[in-house]
Amino acid sequence: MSSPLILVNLKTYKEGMGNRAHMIAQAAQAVSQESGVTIGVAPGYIDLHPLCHHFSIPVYAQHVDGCEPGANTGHTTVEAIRAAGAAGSLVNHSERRLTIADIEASIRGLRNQKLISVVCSNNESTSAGAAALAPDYVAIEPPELIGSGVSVSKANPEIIKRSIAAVHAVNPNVRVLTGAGIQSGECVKIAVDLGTDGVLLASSVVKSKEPAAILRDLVSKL
Ligand SMILES: O=C(CO)COP(=O)(O)O
Repeated sequence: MSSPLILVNLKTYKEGMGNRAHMIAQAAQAVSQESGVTIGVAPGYIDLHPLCHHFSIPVYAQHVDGCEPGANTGHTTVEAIRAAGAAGSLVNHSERRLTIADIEASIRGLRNQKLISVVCSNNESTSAGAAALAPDYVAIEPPELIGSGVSVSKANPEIIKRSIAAVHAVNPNVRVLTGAGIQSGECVKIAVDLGTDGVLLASSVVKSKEPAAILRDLVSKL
């Protein structure tokens, strides 16, 4: 298995924009360098280019539209996030749900531009459906646990196991992340021991007064 990915979604938290986005990315870069664990961040669009410019960690968009460059208004194309320096994008996050046709178009666009697709899902059936579209990652996040402070690793390890099996039954090349309530090295270790390739998380890092300390704890048992 390749090294696990810790991906921090900054969402639209006020603690995750502007100077705070820089501070969190700085912490992620420092902890990644110390530990050798890949830590990425997914800021809002406004912070995407500055973070890509200033830091060497992978920076992801939180959403990308599958439309071609041209006469679209209020859309963000794969070409635009690539030009900004993004490594890839979340697709179909629980807070930014898409149709299956939209998901397919975004994955295809990302693949064509050699960017990484992380498709979010809410249960094992949608995880299997997402795997059929051959993204790089499927990220299973039970919506009821998102932002709850209750970790999916501890509250619902069975959904992680079932989702990994469902994804790999469809496409064994798709890597699996899990998320919702992830907050400690123990949560990350449980997720990785269950067979995931890493975690997707937000509030525990973004809302912390000391993001570097939380990040150090997150990687401490890997
Ligand atoms: O939605 C999430 C990451 O994309 C999970 O959020 P929390 O880590 O705040 O539960």
